[in-house]
Amino acid sequence: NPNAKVGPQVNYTITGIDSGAGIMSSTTKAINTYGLKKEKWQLQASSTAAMLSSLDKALKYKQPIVITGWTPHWMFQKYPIKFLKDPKNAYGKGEHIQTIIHKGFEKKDPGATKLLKQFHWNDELMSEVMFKIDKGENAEKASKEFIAKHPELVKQWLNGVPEGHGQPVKLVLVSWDSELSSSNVVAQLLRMKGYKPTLSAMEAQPMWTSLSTGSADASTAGWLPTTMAPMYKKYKNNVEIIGTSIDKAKVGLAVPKYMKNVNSIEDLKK
Ligand SMILES: C[SH](C)CC(=O)O
Repeated sequence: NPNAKVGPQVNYTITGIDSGAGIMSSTTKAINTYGLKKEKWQLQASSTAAMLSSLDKALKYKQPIVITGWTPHWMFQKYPIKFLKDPKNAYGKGEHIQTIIHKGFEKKDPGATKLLKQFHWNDELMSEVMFKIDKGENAEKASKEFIAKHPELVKQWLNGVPEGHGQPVKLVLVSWDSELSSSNVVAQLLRMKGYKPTLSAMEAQPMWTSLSTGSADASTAGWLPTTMAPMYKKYKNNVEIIGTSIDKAKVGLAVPKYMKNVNSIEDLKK
């Protein structure tokens, strides 16, 4: 019944992703900021895959659901869902995806750092890789195909980057499709210049810890200034933001479009 109260229809539950993700701390903040706590709204942690399969099922049976959503991601192309307005900016005014290195890395490897600084693209270009990954294609293969298709971009990205002579570059990421895309393209670009990149996928918290201790060199998974603010604040003395790979990203809550009366986070209280 589209006019009934939203809360009871979804058991006052927001379907989230892995508990360490920044979107989860932003959602906890939103539950407080919008007074949803009073009505016992809760955030269910699971994984990106589990959230997407719950979304898929809800849409199949035209059921109501509230999920943690973000772009760039293929969910907004694949599914008829919409972001809820966030008038109190609990999720920030608009995010970027930034490239982070361990504080000492630029000194150790200025060449690889120059490549990382020059890596910049947009939602549309990332989606060429992300959609193939969603269809089950190997991320490295999809990255090689992207690079073969965009020689002009590759020329910009590699402009002035010195040969790597087998220098190792330890990249870390969280396995969101956006980061699988950017990390594999960056790894391929590094290989083209003779560096030896490794990719380690992990939860958001250990990703930041490894960048701060130097057990990792770099990551293209810095969802900032709001989403990963708690982690950046904790480790900012040992890490450095050296660039932005995606200028326009968006993080928030999303619902199926058939939930016609739910267009703002405020509407969850109706
Ligand atoms: C899943 S992306 C919004 C990044 C994050 O939540 O930390």
